Amino acid sequence: MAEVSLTNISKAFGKTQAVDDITMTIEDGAFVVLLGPTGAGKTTTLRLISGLEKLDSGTVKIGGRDVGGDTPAQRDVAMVFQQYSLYPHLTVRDNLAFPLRSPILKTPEDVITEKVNKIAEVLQIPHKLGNKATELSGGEMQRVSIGRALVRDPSIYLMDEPLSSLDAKLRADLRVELKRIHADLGSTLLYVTHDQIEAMTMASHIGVLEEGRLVQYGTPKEIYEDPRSVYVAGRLGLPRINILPVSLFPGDHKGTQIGLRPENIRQGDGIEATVIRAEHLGDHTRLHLDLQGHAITTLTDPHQAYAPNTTIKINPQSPLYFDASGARVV
Ligand SMILES: Nc1ncnc2c1ncn2[C@@H]1O[C@H](COP(=O)(O)OP(=O)(O)OP(=O)(O)O)[C@@H](O)[C@H]1O
Repeated sequence: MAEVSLTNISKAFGKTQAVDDITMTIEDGAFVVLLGPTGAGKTTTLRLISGLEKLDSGTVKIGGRDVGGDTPAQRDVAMVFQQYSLYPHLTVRDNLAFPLRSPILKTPEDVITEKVNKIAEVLQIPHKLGNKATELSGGEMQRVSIGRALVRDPSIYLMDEPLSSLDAKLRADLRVELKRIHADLGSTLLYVTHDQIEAMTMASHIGVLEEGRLVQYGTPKEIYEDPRSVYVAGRLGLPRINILPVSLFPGDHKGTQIGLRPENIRQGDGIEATVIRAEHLGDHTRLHLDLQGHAITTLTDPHQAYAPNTTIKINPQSPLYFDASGARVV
């Protein structure tokens, strides 16, 4: 496994600046998640590291070595894509063994069998090893795709939304498995997702991308509790952070906008808000409020009933302040 460092990397497609001057170090053994909405440049960043896309400028180093002139095979990265990419005419066993049979690796057959069996166990597909890839469900095919990366011992795993096509239960199981595999192998992993639960639970660090730029890099806790902008604050947290004019709240405040996480709105005293709707979700309730024409969402006691149009009092806790441009005011 190896450290990967990106220095001022950029890539444009015509007029679209897909990746814009990103500098970032993915430490040896780290599990780094790239977060950002569609079009933010996540996939392009992975493709630049793997060598599937050519840099316009900047440097990619893997294990301290500039890989700019290397082919994807020479870079020794294992990539898992959003859509499975299996050899349809091969069995699951042969699909999993394929990377190990590369002439460069020269892996002995008994080692291949052992590794394939182990990874099939992890991915809960040992009974499918004899099937052709075409005889699998979509979820099974994606597990084989992930397995094909995991049988290898590359410098870095690059994963592009590998769990997005799976159902919720399997996604949750594989989230735990990937985290465990990462801890066991001590592998370096760069992982793209839209799913903030994946980001929060698996990442050692999160890089937030906005229009091709890396706008914040930190631990999940830092990104959640100490976001640099409204944009970053909105990337983590469900329901999303409430962003409101600071003038709604009495007292001396900084900036022009206040950011309140749903769990940071206390009830009982403070300013009046009107209940719009309560969503009972079992272990908690989401309460939608109107505050002088602004919508607010907060979390509340699951046992309490809230009738629409009732007035309650709310009080902000641990507010975050932002200026008119959305930058954090410290
Ligand atoms: N081969 C290409 N040709 C032209 N434009 C491209 C190409 N690949 C990516 N782009 C553009 O570059 C920008 C970044 O795309 P990229 O796929 O990296 O985003 P992303 O963050 O991975 O998005 P998603 O979450 O939808 O996968 C987008 O505006 C996209 O349309």
